[in-house]
Amino acid sequence: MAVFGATGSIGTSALDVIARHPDRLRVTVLAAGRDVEALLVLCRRHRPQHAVIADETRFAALCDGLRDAGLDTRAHAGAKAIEDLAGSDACNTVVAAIVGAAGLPSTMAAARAGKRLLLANKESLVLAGELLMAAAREGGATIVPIDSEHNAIFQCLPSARTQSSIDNTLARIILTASGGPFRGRTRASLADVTVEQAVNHPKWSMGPKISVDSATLMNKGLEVIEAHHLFGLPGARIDVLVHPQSLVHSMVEFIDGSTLAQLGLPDMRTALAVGFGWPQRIDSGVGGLDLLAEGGRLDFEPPDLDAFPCLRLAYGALAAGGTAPALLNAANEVAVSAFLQRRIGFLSIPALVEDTLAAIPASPATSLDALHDADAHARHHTAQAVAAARTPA
Ligand SMILES: NC(=O)C1=CN([C@@H]2O[C@H](COP(=O)(O)OP(=O)(O)OC[C@H]3O[C@@H](n4cnc5c(N)ncnc54)[C@H](OP(=O)(O)O)[C@@H]3O)[C@@H](O)[C@H]2O)C=CC1
Ligand SMILES: CC(=O)[C@@H](O)[C@H](O)COP(=O)(O)O
Ligand SMILES: [Mn+2]
Repeated sequence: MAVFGATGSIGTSALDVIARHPDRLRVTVLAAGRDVEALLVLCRRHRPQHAVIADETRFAALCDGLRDAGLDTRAHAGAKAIEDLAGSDACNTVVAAIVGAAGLPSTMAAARAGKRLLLANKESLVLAGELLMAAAREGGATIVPIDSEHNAIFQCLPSARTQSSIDNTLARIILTASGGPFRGRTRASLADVTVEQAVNHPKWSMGPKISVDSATLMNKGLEVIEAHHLFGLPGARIDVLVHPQSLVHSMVEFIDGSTLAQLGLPDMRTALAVGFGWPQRIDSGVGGLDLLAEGGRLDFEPPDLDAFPCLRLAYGALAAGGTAPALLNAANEVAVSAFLQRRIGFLSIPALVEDTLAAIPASPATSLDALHDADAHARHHTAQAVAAARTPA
């Protein structure tokens, strides 16, 4: 199996689950963005056939490190190498855990090549959901959603289905949201929050980008769009409920009034074990849920769209269709990156996304080229707005 984004939060959890099953799971490809040292640690532990570093300036360091470790792992560099390996015979399962739109080419290649695709990289579905789902259908790929909410829904649906076989017995999906570190705060009180506060998620240990997305509720907005593509429901039948305990990972309501939910401790190894083992259940290393030990209560409340307008913007982009979700995603990636670099404040994230959506009209998303153009246009527009916001008058 291939683990792309191996050095990140999801990648590390995936490798933990794989290591528990040496009899049935074997790492053949590992890929990271820039962190050669962390990638080399993983190569020494898992001895893959191939290791890829996306940043080509680090290729020599990867080669040197593999040689010094006495490994016969073949070194590669660049985004194209990851894409090529995703579609190659070097793997039959791909863990898509690169963060952001950078994950799209390898995810698409795995879908086209008919792999089992453990899809954590939600941005690729937001950016190119229709094309990605079509590629998976045509290529014969099995997509197992790894995002905890979508994995929960996958488990609750009859025969664990994604879009290809959804029938009309599904009434709606209820995505749960923790509410993030700023749950209960007013919009005005969020003006001066720090990066440290924003990435301090109350329940999940995750990478910085998704942690900020959780704090703005853009994460839930991206997940609404993700659910639309995976399960084939319109935005009007995908609801969001804030559930601060993060024990109910999402719910599915059927037309007969039944609601099914999946519960568990907030640890992504459960979702990953579902992905690796399905339709069998395998050990994930995560213990069972003791509801009394967890406080003995499950609370729910509506999301506050005034304090957290990103969720509203995402519903709007889904309704607008075409390239609008790609514009939303690109603007958000640039704005979150600027926030993490302390170039803009927290409230500038939704403001920049809204400004970009207002400035660039959505067009039909007929091809990957059209989506790439929209993505590039939105990144340029948002980056200019970031720069202008920092230019003294
Ligand atoms: N963490 C979680 O619990 C969850 C995450 N997800 C989704 O999973 C994805 C990964 O999230 P997470 O693990 O938290 O993120 P992290 O920031 O922890 O890890 C990101 C990984 O992507 C690699 N990477 C970054 N840029 C590139 C690039 N251009 N080319 C190749 N690799 C790259 C990084 O490599 P390097 O270390 O070298 O920089 C790292 O391995 C995201 O899409 C996120 O939304 C979904 C649900 C839950
Ligand atoms: C673990 C996972 O799936 C994350 O996407 C999580 O949902 C983030 O928590 P929020 O509910 O705060 O966005
Ligand atoms: Mn999630």
